[in-house]
Amino acid sequence: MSRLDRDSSPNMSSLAVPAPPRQFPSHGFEEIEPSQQVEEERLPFYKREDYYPMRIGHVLQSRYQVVAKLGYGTSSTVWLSRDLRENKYWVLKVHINTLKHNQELKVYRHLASGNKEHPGRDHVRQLETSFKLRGPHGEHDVSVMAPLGISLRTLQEMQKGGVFQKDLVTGALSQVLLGLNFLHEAGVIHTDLHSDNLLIGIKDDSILSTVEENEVQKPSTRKRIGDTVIYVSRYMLGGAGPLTICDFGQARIGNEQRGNAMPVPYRAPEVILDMPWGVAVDTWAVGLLAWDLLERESIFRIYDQESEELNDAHHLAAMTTLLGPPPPEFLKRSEKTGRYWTKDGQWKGVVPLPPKTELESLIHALAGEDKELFLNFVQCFLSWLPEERLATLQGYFHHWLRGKNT
Ligand SMILES: Nc1ncnc2c1ncn2[C@@H]1O[C@H](COP(=O)(O)OP(=O)(O)OP(=O)(O)O)[C@@H](O)[C@H]1O
Repeated sequence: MSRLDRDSSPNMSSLAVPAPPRQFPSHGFEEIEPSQQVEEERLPFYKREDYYPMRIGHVLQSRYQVVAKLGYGTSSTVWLSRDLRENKYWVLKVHINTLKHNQELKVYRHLASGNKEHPGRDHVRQLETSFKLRGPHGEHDVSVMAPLGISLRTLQEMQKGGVFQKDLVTGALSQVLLGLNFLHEAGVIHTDLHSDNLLIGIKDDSILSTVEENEVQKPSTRKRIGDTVIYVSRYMLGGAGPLTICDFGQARIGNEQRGNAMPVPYRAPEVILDMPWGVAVDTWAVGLLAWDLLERESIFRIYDQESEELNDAHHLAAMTTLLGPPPPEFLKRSEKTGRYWTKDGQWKGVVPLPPKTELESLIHALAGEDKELFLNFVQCFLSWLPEERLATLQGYFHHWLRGKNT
């Protein structure tokens, strides 16, 4: 191939000389009023100095040109970048500068030595590399990762009625269980499993250059505040590739853990009651995830925004009503259980028990045998005793996911 061919071909897998960075428009976009809060600014603990003031068009490491904003979180902003050396796209997760200890990077490094042949590996976000970026208020870790599409939560919000069809749910859960099996075998507990942290892989890479082109043709809406520009993120709809478990910021390494964890409505009973906990907190979350993908109303919710103590009491009362009283074996595992139940499992009345309800009566999405299998699937994950919950592979082979002939 002649040099001319090489320079004019955008699909070359490797370029010896980096491509020149592209100019992005400096006008022609909608500007949001400075008084209006946008994206990460709306997060409860947002501080502008913590986030790197990224600009579309910036080149990092003389290599990654930022071409669009894809998302944000409590600890990062996330950008699509074009690799000027390799002519491919990478996602840059730019962490806030106040992370004393970057748990997500620690977990990625630990997972790098995990089983390379495991089929669940494709369902867990991988780290390509990382580097540090100096900002005006400190240093930011940057994780370089393969681009993924929208989250399962965003896709769910796009569905009629806000819930998925059964086949999509069983397919999604199969992939999540394989991914979790890979994590658990590697000694990692995710602790933050919900549909926002499940991103849908991209099948068609052409979406990436389309996103870049769109940023040139119709630059994204933004807000200017001092020297910082806050952009509105773009969606990437690139077909249904593998469902991928993301966000290891709360993940733990090691099979026996203690202390608070998990998003409040997803908390497993052993976490609420200060017992030692392990991988089964993730499988508790699988039961709730399955429910939330199919049903409009969650099983558990936040009951009291003001008082953690009252919220815990309502949460445990709801569990008692739906699952029945906890077994004596469970009650023995923490002194805290004595606040809520007598030794033989009678509710003490800290807050009233909700009216007796069968989990089955709350299922509206399915009927007949499908409903029975789904109920059984959920109940196999929502048990008081963590060791009684289905492990990931047992869940993967459950009749509801694999059919009755397995
Ligand atoms: N590899 C990726 N490809 C495309 N978009 C991504 C990718 N990783 C993250 N995103 C987008 O960025 C958002 C934030 O990412 P992530 O959840 O990893 O950040 P975080 O700061 O750890 O968030 P949290 O508030 O959940 O702790 C995601 O919801 C998603 O929209």
